[in-house]
Amino acid sequence: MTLPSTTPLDTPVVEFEDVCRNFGNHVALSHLSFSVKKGEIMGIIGHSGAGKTTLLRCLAGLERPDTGKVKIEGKDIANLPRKELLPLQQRIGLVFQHFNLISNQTVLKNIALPLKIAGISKEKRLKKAQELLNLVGLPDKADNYPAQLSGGQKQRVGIARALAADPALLLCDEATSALDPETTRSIIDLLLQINKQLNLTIVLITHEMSVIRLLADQVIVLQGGKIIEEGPVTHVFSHPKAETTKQLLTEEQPSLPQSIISQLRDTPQANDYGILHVIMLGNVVRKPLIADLQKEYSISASLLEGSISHIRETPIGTSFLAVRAEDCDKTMKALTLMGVESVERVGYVSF
Ligand SMILES: Nc1ncnc2c1ncn2[C@@H]1O[C@H](COP(=O)(O)OP(=O)(O)OP(=O)(O)O)[C@@H](O)[C@H]1O
Repeated sequence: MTLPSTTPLDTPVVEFEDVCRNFGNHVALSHLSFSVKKGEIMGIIGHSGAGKTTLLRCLAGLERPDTGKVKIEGKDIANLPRKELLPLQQRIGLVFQHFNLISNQTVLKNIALPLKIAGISKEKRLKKAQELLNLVGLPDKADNYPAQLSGGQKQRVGIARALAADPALLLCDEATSALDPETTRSIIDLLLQINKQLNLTIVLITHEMSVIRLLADQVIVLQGGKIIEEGPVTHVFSHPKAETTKQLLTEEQPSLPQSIISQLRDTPQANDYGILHVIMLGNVVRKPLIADLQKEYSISASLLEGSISHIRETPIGTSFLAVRAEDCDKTMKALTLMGVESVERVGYVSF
């Protein structure tokens, strides 16, 4: 069931325009403006109390902002009477942290429920529900009840149900937070597959940077109801500016051992080593940088700490190198010429 849409093709699926929401004296959302294009996956992250749930509730039409506009496919849902809101809410599929399945209904009936509410005939809605069950990789679970499924399988059913009314937008509220790491990964892969296959726009809120890293194209970091950082995930993760973003990222990036951090000084003493923090993106990650520094610049560098992770398909390498203090400037220039994303002097230590 696809509702007719007269929206121009380039209209963003979601637009927040100067949205504010207060609870008494408490500011939950403050002058939020952002947009999400068709087919994009937007991740919204922030510590507890940052405003993520309020933002999601405004986006789902469950909460009205005090001021500002919340547009879905160009139509402002923030100021609509309830009757006119309902058809627009059907353009949004919701995926919940705790699945919210109806326990005394079969999997097939759970998935078909939004279509029943929309008045679709039994035959049509059960056929569509089975197609969706196939799409989420559970073709033979139609007659099972939710209690007979694992957490990951329940979330697959939750996703299938959210897709039942052919939504323009899938809203995921901490969709993987109740799952173990392996199941989280399989749900992320499913969401990526659905995004590609259906060109479906997805907005997800989470407190896990690892989910944003694997799933999102764009990220918004919220704090105190304000956007403190935003942009493509590759850029924000490799050049975090706000303290909160750096903090959220440290959970999953390597840092120097405490024994070195406690010794760091700003100016070098005789025989000190300089510590450099190097970030590499894409193919540069695979270059033998330490060997090349030695061969081409006669610089001896030691690797103190390092790791490679991925932002979608893009590898991102983070490492801490030690070089003789007098070689620091030369090493930084050489690494820049070799194409690293950024190199920063952290301080000096003696070994
Ligand atoms: N109905 C409400 N009444 C009063 N204050 C509220 C209400 N809903 C949210 N708040 C406040 O608004 C702020 C933002 O809350 P919100 O739930 O949106 O944050 P969050 O980022 O989703 O947090 P969490 O990750 O803990 O769920 C918080 O300080 C919260 O206490």
